[in-house]
Amino acid sequence: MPQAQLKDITLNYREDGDPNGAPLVFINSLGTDLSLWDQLLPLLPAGLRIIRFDKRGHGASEVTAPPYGMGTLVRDCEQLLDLLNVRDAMILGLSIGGMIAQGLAVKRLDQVRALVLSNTAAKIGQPSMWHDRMELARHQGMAPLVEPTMERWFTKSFRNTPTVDHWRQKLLHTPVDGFIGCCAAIAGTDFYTPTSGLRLPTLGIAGSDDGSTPADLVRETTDLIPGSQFKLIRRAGHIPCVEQPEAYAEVLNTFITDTGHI
Ligand SMILES: O=C(O)CCC(=O)CC(=O)O
Repeated sequence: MPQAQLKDITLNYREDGDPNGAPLVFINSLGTDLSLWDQLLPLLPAGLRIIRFDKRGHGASEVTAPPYGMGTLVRDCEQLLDLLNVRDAMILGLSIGGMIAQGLAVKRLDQVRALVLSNTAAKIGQPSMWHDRMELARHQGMAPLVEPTMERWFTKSFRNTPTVDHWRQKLLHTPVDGFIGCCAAIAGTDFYTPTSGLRLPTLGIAGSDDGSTPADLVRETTDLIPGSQFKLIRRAGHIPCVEQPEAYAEVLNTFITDTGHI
């Protein structure tokens, strides 16, 4: 897969679809990589230029020393999109990816035409919770974090499937520095005020059983942006694009059509 050499980091990315199509950019969650969207992509309409990447410290991107600031993660995305000559994109970010998407929209509205805020919020959890997770990873590695995380990410009946095994392995093999770096970025982020100032087409997506960013939290953030829409995916946890890809594609495709993105 191509590697983008940015000012201070090399990021792994991938493009699919129509190179001249309307850009749709995916930003992954914590402890995952760009394969997060593999099941969704075949369900999307033709005519999209689809861009996805591994954020700093994740997947096949470079791992730098923690902590990371949210501003750094936003800048990485901004520089990647500049390198790829992307303007007027629909940006879909899941969880920390949705925080990066909010930050990018505040900073570079020329790059962002519409936002999809999936399983995310302006502020996620309390800093003490993130610091506890960072300490655990620092001292014991990723292993003790895996099962509690799967319980927040996926519904009980889905948890013993091979699909979830794939995501268990991804989290287990996430570089500790990358995980800690991104936890620090989340811990230090409160986008309530800047996100409240955004004026652009926005869709919030939540999972009915999300143990990380509960539906009410996602709705609260989505409601900060006037005119936004909110959709709930039933029988899904924190990663509905994996657990309910058809339902996820349905709400996303309707938004793509409603906004005239293609
Ligand atoms: O692992 C968790 O439950 C926290 C997830 C989170 O809020 C950040 C993310 O998924 O990007």
